[in-house]
Amino acid sequence: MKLSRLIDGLKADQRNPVLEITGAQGDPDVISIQYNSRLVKPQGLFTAIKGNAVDGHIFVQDAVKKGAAAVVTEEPVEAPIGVAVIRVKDSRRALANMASEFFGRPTEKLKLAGITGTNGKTTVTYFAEAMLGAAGCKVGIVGTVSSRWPGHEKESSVTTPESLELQETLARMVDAGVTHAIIEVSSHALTQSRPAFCQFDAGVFTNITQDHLDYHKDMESYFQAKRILFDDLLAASTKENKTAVINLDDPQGAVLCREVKTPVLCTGLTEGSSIRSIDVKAGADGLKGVMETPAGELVFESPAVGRHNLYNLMSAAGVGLAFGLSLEEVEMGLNAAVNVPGRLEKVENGLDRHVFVDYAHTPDALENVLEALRRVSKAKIITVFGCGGDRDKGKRPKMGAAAARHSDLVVVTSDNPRSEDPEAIIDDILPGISGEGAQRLNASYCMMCSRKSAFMVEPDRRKAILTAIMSSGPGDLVLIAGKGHETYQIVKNGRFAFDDRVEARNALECLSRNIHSRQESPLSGRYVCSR
Ligand SMILES: CC(=O)N[C@H]1[C@@H](OP(=O)(O)OP(=O)(O)OC[C@H]2O[C@@H](n3ccc(=O)[nH]c3=O)[C@H](O)[C@@H]2O)O[C@H](CO)[C@@H](O)[C@@H]1O[C@H](C)C(=O)N[C@@H](C)C(=O)N[C@H](CCC(=O)O)C(=O)O
Ligand SMILES: Nc1ncnc2c1ncn2[C@@H]1O[C@H](COP(=O)(O)OP(=O)(O)OP(=O)(O)O)[C@@H](O)[C@H]1O
Ligand SMILES: N[C@H](CCC[C@H](N)C(=O)O)C(=O)O
Ligand SMILES: [Mg+2]
Repeated sequence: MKLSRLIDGLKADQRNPVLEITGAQGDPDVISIQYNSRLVKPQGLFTAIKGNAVDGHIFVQDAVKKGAAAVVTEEPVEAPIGVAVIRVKDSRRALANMASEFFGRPTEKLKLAGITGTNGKTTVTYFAEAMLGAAGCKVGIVGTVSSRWPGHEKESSVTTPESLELQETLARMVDAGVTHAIIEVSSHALTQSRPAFCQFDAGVFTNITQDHLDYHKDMESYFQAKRILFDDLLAASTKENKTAVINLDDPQGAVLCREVKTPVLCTGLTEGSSIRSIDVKAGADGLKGVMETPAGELVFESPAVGRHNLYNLMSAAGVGLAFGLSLEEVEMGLNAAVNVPGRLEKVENGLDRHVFVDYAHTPDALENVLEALRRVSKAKIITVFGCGGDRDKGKRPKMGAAAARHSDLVVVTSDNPRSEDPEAIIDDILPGISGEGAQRLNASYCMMCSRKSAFMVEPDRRKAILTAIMSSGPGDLVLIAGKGHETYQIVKNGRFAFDDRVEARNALECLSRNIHSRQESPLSGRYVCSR
């Protein structure tokens, strides 16, 4: 693509003025765009981004050496004549602008929904994907688990990719004949303009509770980041019939319902919600009830467990209606069984243990998922969880408190410690647990015979899962929370293969051998119990 075409696009963005262009000679063909100097190719364009860890401007000379025909910067930089230096106010926004143009403005050719909120985004994408697919749409998804469309799936490394990868993926969807795309839009992404220049038809807000305060600092800034989807992106979208789907039962959602300028479908149990669930029964076999919608009333009977999933179903119904599905298509979609990887995913076994792997990694998620399990089971609940390193420290004791409040036994362990010391993360969790009055057990104690609400510490996640399962009795429930679909663990020395579901299956096999042959537990026989 001619450089002049990218520059024209940049000049057309009044929010991000082009401050200066120097060094240009002629109008070169730009054959690729990069924001990572290591990937620059001859005739490429390098965008220098001031990041959290490093300032990309220091790599401009590297990019030039690799043959960059142009660089986009925020600061004046030295470059040989013939390399165009385009200085802008905000290089990340410029990157999104150029990426959209370079890949042929894919979002103008798709129906597009963006989903934001602390919890529920991934789940809503799966529910809506199934609903739209059953209605005959060809659906593409970008989110935490993967980016995918029929015949293609690629595991994700972040929830919302940088604009360059996002626009490229959306362009590939267009080429593959995708008609409807749904993207999870994280607050980091919104702050960093990753989804800028996407033309949205719908925006969804699930809820906002504590997470990511390491990055956003306070809840107000976190909320302001989420609002960008509605106040900025949806408002600026050129699509007709734009719709915001907003959870009215969430206090900040109620603020959005009042203030968002785009027509709103508000969801909730509150009277006056445009999509409202009534006569709801939440049981072990799922959710049943009636949903009132602007298109009429429907009856739903979904296998999804837990009241939090009722909200996810209403958000998915909102996406369906915003995309113009009929009431019947929405009803059929809501009643389908949808497996969301790592979200209350059951680990089957023949030992009468109810083992679930779930992605709860915030206080609210843990509270919701444990409440759901408590409602449907009178058995003992054993929860295994830890907290991610290099992430919001404030949520650690709160997750501890939520786990202790709803569990008979908590096994505190590691999640992805990243650069942090696993023991130090656990030390941040424990005050929340002991604050709930839980009793600390040492390794030689039979935990399931202890009084209600006990905890123990096992930093090795594999052993923690084994401990929980070996400690369970017939009928008991084991929740392994925090890592869900993840197939790795990130520690100081790198990233290792690790999958809670595989670990749970291995631990169940061990329990089976233990039950059937009375072999000693691999955990030094600590859990021998007469029950
Ligand atoms: C905190 C955060 O958002 N970090 C993201 C951010 O990095 P950054 O802006 O700090 O970039 P940086 O590392 O300082 O580098 C600055 C620039 O120098 C460039 N560089 C660097 C080295 C070099 O040799 N040459 C070079 O050109 C880099 O490519 C970059 O353009 O921009 C990068 C490019 O898009 C992301 O990969 C990176 O995600 C990291 C891996 C990350 O962990 N992100 C998480 C926190 C995240 O984004 N999470 C959200 C929310 C999750 C959820 O709740 O669902 C997500 O959407 O996944
Ligand atoms: N609507 C909801 N309200 C509260 N908690 C929820 C809701 N939906 C799911 N959860 C809980 O949050 C966890 C994460 O759900 P999900 O992956 O759908 O959210 P997400 O917003 O995509 O998260 P992430 O930001 O990490 O990608 C689930 O495993 C469950 O424990
Ligand atoms: N997208 C979230 C995922 C957290 C998952 C949890 N397993 C952790 O590592 O903290 C984040 O990056 O904060
Ligand atoms: Mg997600």
